[in-house]
Amino acid sequence: MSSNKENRINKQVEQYVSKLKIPKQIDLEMRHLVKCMISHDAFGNRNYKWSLNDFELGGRLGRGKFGRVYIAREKKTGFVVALKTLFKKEIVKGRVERQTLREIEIQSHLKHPNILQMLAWFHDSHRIYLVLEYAGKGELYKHLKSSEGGRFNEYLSAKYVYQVADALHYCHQNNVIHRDIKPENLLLTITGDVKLADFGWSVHAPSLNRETMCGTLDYLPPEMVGGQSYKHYVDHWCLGILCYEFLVGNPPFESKEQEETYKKIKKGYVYYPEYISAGAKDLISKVWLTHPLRGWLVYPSTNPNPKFTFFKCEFYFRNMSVYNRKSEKPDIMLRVEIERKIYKKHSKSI
Ligand SMILES: Nc1ncnc2c1ncn2[C@@H]1O[C@H](COP(=O)(O)OP(=O)(O)OP(=O)(O)O)[C@@H](O)[C@H]1O
Repeated sequence: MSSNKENRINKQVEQYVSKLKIPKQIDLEMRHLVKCMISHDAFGNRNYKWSLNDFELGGRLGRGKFGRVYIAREKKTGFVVALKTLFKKEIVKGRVERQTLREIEIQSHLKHPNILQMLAWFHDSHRIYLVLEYAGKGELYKHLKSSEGGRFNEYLSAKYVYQVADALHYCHQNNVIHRDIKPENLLLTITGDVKLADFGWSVHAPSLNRETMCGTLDYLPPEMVGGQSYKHYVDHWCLGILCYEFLVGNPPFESKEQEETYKKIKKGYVYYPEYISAGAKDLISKVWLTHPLRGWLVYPSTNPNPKFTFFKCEFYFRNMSVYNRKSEKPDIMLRVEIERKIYKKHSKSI
């Protein structure tokens, strides 16, 4: 490498590193990694053609419907990633071509600390390869099932719900609705932080109301069950279900028969076990409160002076509902307002 190029790279490394808060113990390693990254031909080059030759493949992390996921290392930088391979034949057979393209398109554009980042993607004649951020502790669902009583304590639930809410807030600001929030679609990093994954059902919907029924039975919101159109509020509904499942161990409307689940969702009856604290009930009901069809489902706020383990979430949701109200009025309110205006105008002209 010429000394000019070397100097330029060293300068870039300093600039890059100065923005990060790197613990002293790993300072040298991080500088080395950043230097390798900056020297890589793909750095700042969107047209770089990634291929399987760029990666060393390790063990299998898991298996999905259409392919497998491996731990892998990018050869030049040593950067560890998860490489998801999808078989083209299987995708065509399962008629999910559009869904797969959408997943790639949406996930590769989202950048948020609690969203699993798609770093790159490429394909060969048989397979599509997704280069994903590695989430060292795997599926959150497994942790839920193996924890005491099959549920999380309030502290952990609050932390996870807050992180998912933050990721969803970012998605909604970017007009993306996830539509399949559940513990199986959340991964955990080595530091125990949530990464929202699996954007297979997600949609980029700048203004349209949506009608496709999708997601997972126990998490379906009432407007989907009723075949009505819906908006990003469906993710809020699922967040309420998620919070309940974290605390109780299973979703609130779960039943043996599908029809029974539908009925329960439509009725909106929720049973809270005794060990659920008033603060937690309050929070779950507030999540539902931001869901326009479910104002009446609100559990009465029993806690006049709440001591919040859920404080962060609570604060977050307060902001979230303000955001909703500012940016978008629920349809019914809008209609009432329009009708009032029409009536006023009409009565003047009489
Ligand atoms: N980025 C990742 N980091 C660590 N493990 C992962 C990562 N992505 C996937 N895995 C593991 O691989 C498994 C399979 O993941 P994949 O996304 O292919 O399938 P899935 O979402 O479980 O199923 P489906 O095919 O229905 O989407 C996951 O359950 C998880 O354990």
